[in-house]
Amino acid sequence: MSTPTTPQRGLFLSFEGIDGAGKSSHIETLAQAFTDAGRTVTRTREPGGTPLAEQLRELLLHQGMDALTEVLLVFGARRDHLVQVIEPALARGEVVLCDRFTDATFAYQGAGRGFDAQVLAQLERLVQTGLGAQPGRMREPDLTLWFDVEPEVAAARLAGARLPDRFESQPAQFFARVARGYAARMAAAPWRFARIDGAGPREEVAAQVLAAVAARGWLPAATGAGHG
Ligand SMILES: Nc1ncnc2c1ncn2[C@@H]1O[C@H](COP(=O)(O)OP(=O)(O)O)[C@@H](O)[C@H]1O
Ligand SMILES: Cc1cn([C@H]2C[C@H](O)[C@@H](COP(=O)(O)OP(=O)(O)O)O2)c(=O)[nH]c1=O
Repeated sequence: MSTPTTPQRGLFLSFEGIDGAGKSSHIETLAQAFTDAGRTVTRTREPGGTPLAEQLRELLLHQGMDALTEVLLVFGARRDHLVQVIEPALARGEVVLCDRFTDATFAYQGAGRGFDAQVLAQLERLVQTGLGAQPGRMREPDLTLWFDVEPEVAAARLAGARLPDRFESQPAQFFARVARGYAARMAAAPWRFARIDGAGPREEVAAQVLAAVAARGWLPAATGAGHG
């Protein structure tokens, strides 16, 4: 008689930090480690992740608009992404690795642009509930990897690497505020965050990422060997 296998619990991990912090570079490392551990990985990003949300991303990154319009488009894209991609993947027991999520809204629109954080919190609750098997629960990442680097380091990495969009072309003071916004989000919910010191060489940063996930029992500790 065969024993039914217990479906694995879905895991939702977000990657955060100012532009140029190194998030995108390390999503691949973690995706590979989870795949090696036998998990199915969905890699996605915000704004974006669905055809509709990718269209909204284009507007957000390249079209001028007022602050409330920007916030509503960010959350509109997020709702579509949750409904179409994130919740179904979690229901299948997959690992969802998302390049940015709602902490970016608090950091960029809230701390960066000065948008009212209480309104953001109301929208967060509205948009991230009524989903999946537990509609009363607000969907949040199980873990947020916050890549903390000095704005000067991030700016130096980005210089010449790509054409700046509406956010990347902001002055250094904007990114200093965004970084403080991330620090405040971590201080308010430290159990959900792992702070990654993103200033060092790639291998060191990758090792911190893998260790943070292994510390939660989601990867074997030895999986870090050979990746980076
Ligand atoms: N630890 C690192 N040291 C030096 N350069 C890095 C490091 N991590 C990433 N980079 C480079 O910095 C730039 C920004 O990295 P990226 O992963 O795109 O950042 P983000 O996704 O956070 O904006 C890229 O050119 C990348 O190759
Ligand atoms: C998710 C999100 C992103 N953003 C901004 C931050 C980034 O500058 C930009 C796009 O993010 P990102 O995907 O990190 O850009 P890139 O592909 O160039 O690395 O969107 C917000 O302002 N608010 C949000 O809620």
